[in-house]
Amino acid sequence: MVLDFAKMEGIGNDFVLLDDMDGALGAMGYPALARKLCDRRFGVGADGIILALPSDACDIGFRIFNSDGSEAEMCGNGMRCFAAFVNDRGLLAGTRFTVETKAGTIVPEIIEATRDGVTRVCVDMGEPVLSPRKIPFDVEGERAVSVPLTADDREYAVTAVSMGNPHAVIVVDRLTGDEPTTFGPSIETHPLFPLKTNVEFVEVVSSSEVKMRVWERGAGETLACGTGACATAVATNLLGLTGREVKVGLKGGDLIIAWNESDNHILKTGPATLVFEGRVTV
Ligand SMILES: N[C@H](CCC[C@H](N)C(=O)O)C(=O)O
Repeated sequence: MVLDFAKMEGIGNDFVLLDDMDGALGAMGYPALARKLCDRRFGVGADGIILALPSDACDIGFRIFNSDGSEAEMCGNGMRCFAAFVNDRGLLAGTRFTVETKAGTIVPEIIEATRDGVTRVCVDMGEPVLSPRKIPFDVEGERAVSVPLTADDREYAVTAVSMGNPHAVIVVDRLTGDEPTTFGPSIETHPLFPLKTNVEFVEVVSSSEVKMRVWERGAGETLACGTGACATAVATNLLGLTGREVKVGLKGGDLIIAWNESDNHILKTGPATLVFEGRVTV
């Protein structure tokens, strides 16, 4: 089968986007398709694949599969790319729409579409989930703020937040940049996270700015993680280190995260860029 795709990136977190509104690709098995298309030697190369699907509950449906084939509930950088893809392909009219995801209804709005293929998108990411039981993170209590966790004989202070997908946020004095690959894998697969977890290492610059490096569940170190940036902003606020609006500096670029006091929703604003369009045989 020859597939028509768009290769897109959101501050360096890259994805293959596919229109599966007719459901033809589902029959192939999305996990195997993700592993094949994400391979940077034998495929297109990406951190994940994202599918546009029909939805009864929302204007359109969204599924994301990591490069290892595992499915995630949501993807923040991917949602910006998805909004631009849906708009470019004319799958929906308008610049603000509701998207059905495994993390619930997400609402992206296109702020500006420039001529050089860059689209600026603001996404209402919904509410953060702090209950360990719902993250899931197998510890007691209503919230998991600075919880001791030992992995590979090292102890960490983990603040866990879900944006539909799980995140373990760890504040360090100063980022060396090696943290994700050195410490990420053993935390990602720690038994206290029964569905595994994304892992964020954070250096606080000021009460309105942090730096973050990420080891992603199912994808390894990536240049950026949108849901991780949201989880980071929530975690550093809960720790009393930042306010409710934070610039999160990632390897691939910056995201502006606002955690609204009025409705508890998180707004994430950033770019989505079309790198190229193509056809691939699978
Ligand atoms: N690896 C993540 C999914 C992609 C999330 C990330 N790329 C983002 O921008 O939010 C997980 O398994 O939960």
